[in-house]
Amino acid sequence: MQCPHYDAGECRSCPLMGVPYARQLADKQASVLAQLADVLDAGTVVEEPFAGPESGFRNKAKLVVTGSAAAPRLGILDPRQHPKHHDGTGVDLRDCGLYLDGMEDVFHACAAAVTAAGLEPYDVAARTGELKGVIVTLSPDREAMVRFVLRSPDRLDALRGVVPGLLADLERRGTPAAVVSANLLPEHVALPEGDQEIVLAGGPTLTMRLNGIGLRLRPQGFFQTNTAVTEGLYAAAAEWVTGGAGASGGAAGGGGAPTSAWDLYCGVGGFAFHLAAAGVPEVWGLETTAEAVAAAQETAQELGVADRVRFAAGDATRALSPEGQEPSADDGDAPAGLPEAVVVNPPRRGIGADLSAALEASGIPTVLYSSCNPRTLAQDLARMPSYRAERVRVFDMFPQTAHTETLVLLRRR
Ligand SMILES: C[S@@+](CC[C@H](N)C(=O)[O-])C[C@H]1O[C@@H](n2cnc3c(N)ncnc32)[C@H](O)[C@@H]1O
Repeated sequence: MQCPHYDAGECRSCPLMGVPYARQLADKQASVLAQLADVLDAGTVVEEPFAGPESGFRNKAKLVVTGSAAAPRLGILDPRQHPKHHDGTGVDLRDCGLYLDGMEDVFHACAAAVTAAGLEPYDVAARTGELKGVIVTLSPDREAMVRFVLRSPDRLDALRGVVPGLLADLERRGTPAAVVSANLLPEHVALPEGDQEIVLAGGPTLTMRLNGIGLRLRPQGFFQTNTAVTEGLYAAAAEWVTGGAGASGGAAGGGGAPTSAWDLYCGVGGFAFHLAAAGVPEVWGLETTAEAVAAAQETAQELGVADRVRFAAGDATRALSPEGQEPSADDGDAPAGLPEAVVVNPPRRGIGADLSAALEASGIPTVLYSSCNPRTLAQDLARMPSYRAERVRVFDMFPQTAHTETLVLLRRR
């Protein structure tokens, strides 16, 4: 892949830009295997990396808005300036080649709405202006979620006034909006979004259809950014855990589908719903973000599986502790016993010492670990010597960068 912004030095987001893609994959595989060397053995099945397209794969954009209301720039702050003396000049990245086909159209519609509403971009140096960013997600069905990050509610009415025009524009471009919202970020901090979300049209969910399963996503819920590779990841997870048992259960792979599974750090339930579809009768997901839990529960209702695929808001690191997870309004029917399989898919910091130790002591036969950080993955696996790494596969979620997702199937020895 080649990129004019990278060549001009005005965007540094893709450090592997220009490195042949086959080489990127081989290097990532070697790096992951080196980092996991102490926790794999001669019998571990190491699969070839799973790759999707090397460009046009990102389903989500978090764009900083700079420039003016009349001529907004949607992209990033200019990285060529020193952070301490940055004057707030931005680089327009609407044509970034990482985004899915159709997203550039959504960005142009957003820019037109900014101009129509007269929303002045937030000036980082002067601390003036209202619009901090635009966050866009595009579903595989080419429906959009558009979120305007504002400093305050002061210009909310102006934004509200241009929403009908924005909806019509997006419809005309073939990327209709499922959700338009305003997110409030009053603090002067380098964060992409704040806590408060005000839905202005549609929603509150966007449906992300992966492998035929319509996962509901709300504005503040996490979703994997690479749709094609995520489909491969979820399909492999279901296949590995159930031994390819299929919807009717069965004893494939020697073990067959577990009778129950937990999806820890479940987000909107991607792993949970794929396990359920592959024949796991009872699945329970745990996640801290309430909006993600609410979206997962809507998906369960929509799919007619709410009696056997359930979710709660709480801290996954305490899911196996004697006192259990944080109580919440939704977890009245949290499962009583331990499951036969656990999926963990934590942020970069990993599952940490407490959850590793609790899994090690639990007696649970199968753990599937999906990690975006091989370093913390290796640390966590070293804390669980009772489990043997049976299969491992790199999923290249982040082409053009050194980042990668790694899936490891662990069976109790
Ligand atoms: C890498 S994402 C994975 C989400 C989901 N498994 C998926 O495939 O989209 C990690 C998720 O863990 C959640 N999270 C972070 N810390 C957590 C904790 N201590 N307990 C439960 N969930 C947590 C985040 O909100 C986020 O949704």
